Amino acid sequence: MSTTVETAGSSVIVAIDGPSGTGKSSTSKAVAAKLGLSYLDTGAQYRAITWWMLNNGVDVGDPVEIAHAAARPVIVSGTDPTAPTITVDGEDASGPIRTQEVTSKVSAVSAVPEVRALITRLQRSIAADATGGIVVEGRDIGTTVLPDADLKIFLTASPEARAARRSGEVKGSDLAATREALIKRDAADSGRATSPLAKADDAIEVDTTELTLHQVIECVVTLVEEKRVPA
Ligand SMILES: Nc1ncnc2c1ncn2[C@@H]1O[C@H](COP(=O)(O)OP(=O)(O)O)[C@@H](O)[C@H]1O
Ligand SMILES: Nc1ccn([C@H]2C[C@H](O)[C@@H](COP(=O)(O)OP(=O)(O)O)O2)c(=O)n1
Repeated sequence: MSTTVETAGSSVIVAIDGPSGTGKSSTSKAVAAKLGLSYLDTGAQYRAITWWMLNNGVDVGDPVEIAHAAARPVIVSGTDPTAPTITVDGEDASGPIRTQEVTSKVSAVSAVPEVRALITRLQRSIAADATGGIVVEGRDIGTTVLPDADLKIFLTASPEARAARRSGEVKGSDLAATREALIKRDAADSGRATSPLAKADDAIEVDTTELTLHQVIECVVTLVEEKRVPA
């Protein structure tokens, strides 16, 4: 099966991967908005399917059950970077997919090959429909979903910086517990057999530990502009 997504004119396909808290979502949304590109949060799709399974009696400890149920929910992602949306069977899922329960189960659900095959197909079709170009963020975009992307970025940051950023988002959260949970999820996402979290060989690595979000956005905007194909 071909994995090439055709683009026309000055469109550009940007893949941004990396572990949690490195700034993928904030950077991708800002870069897409600034350059008039679409935006896709693939983590939100894995969270959405996990949320649906938890709500529909699927035992998320059982990969066989997960695989059987994988095709049942209809997941739709809106790709406007200024107002990204996600629905499951027509219901707005943007709030419930961020709960601690979903966060703690999403690595197990997203490790199941049938889930990845379905979501990967959906992601490729969204990218193919984004004729003006798109920024797609996740864990396996540069390696698996869009290996022919025009630009691949791999964001990193120290676990301490990532935990501080994440716990800054949740009032009263415990920094040490957040750090441990992040490290555990990184290990699960990097260690799974099917398209693990990994840097593509041709990705540009940006360590954001000592950078402000503004600096990261400016860095990626410059890299995209260099790659943009003239109309
Ligand atoms: N370079 C940075 N410096 C400080 N805070 C940042 C930086 N990048 C992102 N953040 C903040 O860290 C949190 C996590 O960022 P996010 O973009 O959601 O990361 P990811 O999508 O990689 O999990 C957000 O609150 C965001 O504003
Ligand atoms: N392309 C992707 C994106 C996310 N996932 C899985 C693995 C991640 O732990 C979860 C949640 O991703 P998400 O980007 O929402 O996580 P963070 O916001 O960075 O904490 O989904 C994946 O397997 N492949």
